[in-house]
Amino acid sequence: MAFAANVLARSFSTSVGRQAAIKHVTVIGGGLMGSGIAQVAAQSGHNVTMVDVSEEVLKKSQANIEKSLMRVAKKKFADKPEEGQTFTKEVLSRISVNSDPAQAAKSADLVVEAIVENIDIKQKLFKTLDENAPQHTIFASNTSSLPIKDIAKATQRLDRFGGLHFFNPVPVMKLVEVIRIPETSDDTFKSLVAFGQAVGKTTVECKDTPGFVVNRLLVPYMAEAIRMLERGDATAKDIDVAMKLGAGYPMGPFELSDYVGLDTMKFILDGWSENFPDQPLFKSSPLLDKMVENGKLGMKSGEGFYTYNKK
Ligand SMILES: C[C@H](O)CC(=O)SCCNC(=O)CCNC(=O)[C@H](O)C(C)(C)COP(=O)(O)OP(=O)(O)OC[C@H]1O[C@@H](n2cnc3c(N)ncnc32)[C@H](O)[C@@H]1OP(=O)(O)O
Ligand SMILES: NC(=O)c1ccc[n+]([C@@H]2O[C@H](COP(=O)([O-])OP(=O)(O)OC[C@H]3O[C@@H](n4cnc5c(N)ncnc54)[C@H](O)[C@@H]3O)[C@@H](O)[C@H]2O)c1
Repeated sequence: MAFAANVLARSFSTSVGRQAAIKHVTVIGGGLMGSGIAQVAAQSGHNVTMVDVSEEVLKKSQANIEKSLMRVAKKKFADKPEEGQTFTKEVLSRISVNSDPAQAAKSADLVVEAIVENIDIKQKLFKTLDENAPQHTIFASNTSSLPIKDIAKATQRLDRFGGLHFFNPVPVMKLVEVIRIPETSDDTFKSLVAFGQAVGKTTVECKDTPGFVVNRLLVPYMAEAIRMLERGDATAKDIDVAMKLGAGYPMGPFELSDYVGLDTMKFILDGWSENFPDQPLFKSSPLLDKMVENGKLGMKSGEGFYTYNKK
């Protein structure tokens, strides 16, 4: 049965054309990750449509992208500030915004989804996208923790579906994990790898396992740090200092949790705990649950384990 589906998927992929060039990218979700993905895609010459349900988020994202581009330009054109300004303007002009995913899918060669980490919401979105995107359009999810196969099953294009997992902050972090499900065609996989490289990242191939490579190691470490704090073994500040100076990490686990978003951390751990109840490494914690319940989501809300100036 699985073999037959695979053969069908491959022949279909061949019939709609081999490894079509990706020129227009639609990014769904204009939050932390979506805005970063939109930025690097536009920086590397792609035309980009960034979609969010919230007009307010889209405005904020555009402003954040501009700020980030100015940081890039300052380095790239250190001796030629006017060229830096032109670069920033040109990149921004390649990004348009939209609040209707169905409409934005119509012009896409590739859709990268970076919305909230919730399987029902992602499936609902992909069903709509599938009904509206052209045949050749490839779909990818930036999910941190959900199985790509579960998201993909909302669509009729399993052969043109995969995972593209970027890291925060996207303009700086050099890795993209490329995830394939058994039905992902070779052409689709190659196109996803080529896109990851075109936006300037190093790619690694991952199986569709919980957390792929990075998060399978990183998230249990961050969760254990929170449990360490709960046990009263050390303060958040001291744990952060210890991991930065003792293990050479650029951020401690609490700084990083605030940076990733405590809601995202909780979505990841809750999902894994539900699917793997016997795995102690995947347990959420009462402290994390309470902070999220009280709207302490980390840097994005102005408060998490630390407090921040709200932008
Ligand atoms: C959970 C998910 O599924 C997966 C994840 O994403 S897990 C999270 C992965 N991310 C990490 O682990 C991040 C760890 N932290 C870091 O690497 C660093 O602390 C950091 C890059 C965020 C900031 O670095 P730091 O040296 O403290 O700050 P800063 O000096 O402001 O920035 C370093 C450089 O990056 C640039 N930079 C930082 N943020 C930027 C942004 N948003 N846009 C453009 N450039 C940026 C700065 O301009 C600077 O460039 P320079 O060194 O050439 O001058
Ligand atoms: N935060 C991280 O460090 C990180 C890193 C890698 C991957 N991820 C993954 O990327 C995805 C997005 O995470 P984030 O941190 O950018 O979250 P975020 O909360 O910053 O942004 C999510 C955005 O999606 C929008 N949204 C929600 N439902 C939508 C819909 N149906 N259509 C269009 N927009 C919708 C929200 O308005 C919000 O702006 C998640 O799957 C997350 O697990 C996060």
